[in-house]
Amino acid sequence: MFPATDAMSRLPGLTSVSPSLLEDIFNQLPEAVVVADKDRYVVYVNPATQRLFGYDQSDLAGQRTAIFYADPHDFDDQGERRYNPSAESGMDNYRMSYRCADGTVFLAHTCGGVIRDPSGETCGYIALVRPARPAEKSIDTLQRLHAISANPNMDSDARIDAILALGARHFGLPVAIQSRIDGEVYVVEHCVSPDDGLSPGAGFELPGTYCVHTLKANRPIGFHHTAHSEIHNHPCYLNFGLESYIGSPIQVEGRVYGTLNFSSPDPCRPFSQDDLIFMQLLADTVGHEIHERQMRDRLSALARTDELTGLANRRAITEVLEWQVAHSRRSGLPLCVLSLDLDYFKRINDTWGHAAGDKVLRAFAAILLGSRREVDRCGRFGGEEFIVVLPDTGLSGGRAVARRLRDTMAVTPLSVSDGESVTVTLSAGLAELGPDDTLESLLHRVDAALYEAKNGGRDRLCVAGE
Ligand SMILES: Nc1nc2c(ncn2[C@@H]2O[C@H](COP(=O)(O)OP(=O)(O)OP(=O)(O)O)[C@@H](O)[C@H]2O)c(=O)[nH]1
Repeated sequence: MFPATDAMSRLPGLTSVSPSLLEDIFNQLPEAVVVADKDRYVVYVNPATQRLFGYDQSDLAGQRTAIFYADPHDFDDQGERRYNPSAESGMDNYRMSYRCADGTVFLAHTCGGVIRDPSGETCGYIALVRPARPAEKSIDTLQRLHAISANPNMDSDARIDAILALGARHFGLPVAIQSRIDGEVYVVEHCVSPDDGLSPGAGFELPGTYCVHTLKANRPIGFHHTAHSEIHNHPCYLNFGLESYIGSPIQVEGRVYGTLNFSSPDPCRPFSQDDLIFMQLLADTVGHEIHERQMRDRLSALARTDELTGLANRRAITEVLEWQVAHSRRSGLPLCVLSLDLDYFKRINDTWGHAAGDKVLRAFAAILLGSRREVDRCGRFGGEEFIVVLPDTGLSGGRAVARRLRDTMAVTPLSVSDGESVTVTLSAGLAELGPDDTLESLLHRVDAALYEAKNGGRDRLCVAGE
């Protein structure tokens, strides 16, 4: 670290201006002035910088300007945009989040850019930093929040991740979590943590988290220095050493879904009423995103489910088959497909009515679901035709499944009206994926086997190619 005059003389581009005059100006300026060399090492800071960031000259000796940034990505990003020898513009105005020596983060207006010598060569960089007023900081964060919510290229999960990063930046607290509460268990759904020490899916006992207080209060709350608070014996402090925390319940459709919270192993400044209001706003926005995600998931499940039986519909079971065919090709494991069709089903409709036919279809779907392995997938292909996908299964396994189903059907009366039941027989076609099969040819062979079973008198299994 050098006095301004020395520092300036190290930057040949400034020799035409009296360095001592510059030093006088910089010493008087209320804005922080940081001068860096071409490699972004700090060569000069004025007294306002030392006051604003809380560093002594000696702390900054040999440091790159990265020391000032709240987010290391911003240092890299600014290097690409402005602080590089080929940067086009001279001085530029922008807003940036910075970190002080004590860890507190603040938003500031910055005017900075490249210093060039008379020949136009870059010899260093300069930045003037003025902290934004609290209201400006809130407006900046609100603008960013709006940009996230309105971004059509992000899905709900990407938006929640971006909101976590935004909140962590706003509060200056590096750990951000969106949790779901399952009874007494706190499950991490989304998180940001500096050392990647936390990942989605991690579970904790709710009483061991600060969020238990947030949920009890049912509103945003914060602790800025746990060691000096009445909860210094809290298991979360004892286990994780988190000194500061701000969190809020997340409501989805009027019910508590989980929590949004930000925390740090370092103490921070006391939280203001505005912080708590802002916390609520973030939690409400996340709640809205979770609701969106749930609606999207419900819609997609509906689009893939057969309404009558609850089984996968034709589209969904075809997707399963596509995936399983590709998987079987890669793994070399066998794959069988079983096609099932209720015999003389039309008679049930004709005799007891369509509603009775529906009942029989639902009862058969329940039998199918009850008799499959965890990995097998069943679907209704249409009408009274059903498909069972049997991964990792050859023809003998497929035969066994068909036999079991036909045996169950033979001894299971299905109710068609009050006091009346029928037993229904099954025709079945079975095919194993062959080396030359495509999905279409496999389905075609299963279909032909089923047709053969029907033509051969029903109540039987026919295997493709036999
Ligand atoms: N209740 C009900 N009936 C359906 C549904 N979908 C298709 N069907 C009826 O299923 C019957 C199928 O008749 P067919 O194709 O002649 O078959 P089948 O009577 O079972 O005769 P085989 O298959 O040759 O043994 C038709 O009467 C369709 O109207 C449904 O969702 N609910």
